[in-house]
Amino acid sequence: MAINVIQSVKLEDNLNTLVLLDQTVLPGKTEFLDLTTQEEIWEAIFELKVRGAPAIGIAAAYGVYLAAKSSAAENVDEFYQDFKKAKDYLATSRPTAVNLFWALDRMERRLKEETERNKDVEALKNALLEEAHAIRDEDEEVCKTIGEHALTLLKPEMGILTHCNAGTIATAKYGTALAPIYLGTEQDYNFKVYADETRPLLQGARLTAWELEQAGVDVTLICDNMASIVMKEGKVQAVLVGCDRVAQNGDTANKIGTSGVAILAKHYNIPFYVCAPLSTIDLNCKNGDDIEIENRGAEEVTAKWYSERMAPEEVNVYNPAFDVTDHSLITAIITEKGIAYPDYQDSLKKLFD
Ligand SMILES: CSC[C@H]1O[C@H](OP(=O)(O)O)[C@H](O)[C@@H]1O
Repeated sequence: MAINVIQSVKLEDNLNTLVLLDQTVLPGKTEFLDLTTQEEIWEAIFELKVRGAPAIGIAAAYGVYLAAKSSAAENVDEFYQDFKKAKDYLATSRPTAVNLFWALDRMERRLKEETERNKDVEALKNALLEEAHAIRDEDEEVCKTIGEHALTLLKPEMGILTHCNAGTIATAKYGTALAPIYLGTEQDYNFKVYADETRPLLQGARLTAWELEQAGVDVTLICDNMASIVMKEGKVQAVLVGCDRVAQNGDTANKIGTSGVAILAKHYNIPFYVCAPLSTIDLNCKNGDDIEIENRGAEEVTAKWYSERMAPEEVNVYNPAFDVTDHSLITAIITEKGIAYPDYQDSLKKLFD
């Protein structure tokens, strides 16, 4: 049964509009945003209207293309200045997911390579469009391959816990941590998925539960503080999570709460797998201490998710959007190039050979 998954980031056929699935109104509403300017795309990334490391990279690639396309520059130097201004601006939208910077840097490399060959501004614009499409198309293939590698570690009927949303809407298609769930469902693995709601923004409750329900997967929503009991009761045989940045020693930044899940998995002797496209592995980061953790606004914690306020208006709030799971807690890091096991200092580097 082929899974029918929604596309969360798409450049419209007119090539002037980036169409984004607005992830802040799911699951109640399925709405799409038509964005044309770098400012609109910056805001969509910052406000998590488009979210998930790979999806952020794809949106930024199309965003910098659209900005460059609107440039009135008549020579390559002016055009490059316009491109660089947009690239540097989009790079300020969120700090943790390395895919944002990986995608923007890749777009700049393509522009420089193309400029070596061609000084025609229109041709350079077309080269940027080509590269943005390639980033998106490759991500779909990468996610599917991650799913195939991950599936070799799983068995039919397994209970799987996941945290946040590393699903199809966080990528070009399939997702990373949810890719094996989708592929397994197509092969009747009949997984039982436990989705952490993932406070404060509830990506698990609002997005993962929604995605998997749509795909006919057996998904059970739990509060974050229930992860221990489902593990203790033997309901979970594996944990699968995504990532936003993996350091060269395997320390992994992912949605806040992930490190707690990893500690629980270690305690209950349950394998903890990180699903990581190579585009999310940052060998420039020695370890987790080198990863900038985004801090977000108080209202995300105190906001009205119900009819009444969640907490006193003026209460002090600490709202780190991510945390770092120590490499010692990670059983394996599953990539499109294969599965990396400790010692990650060596195994991750080998994936790039
Ligand atoms: C394949 S998505 C990876 C990662 O991105 C999410 O963060 P956010 O929702 O803030 O963009 C989450 O950490 C996912 O695991």
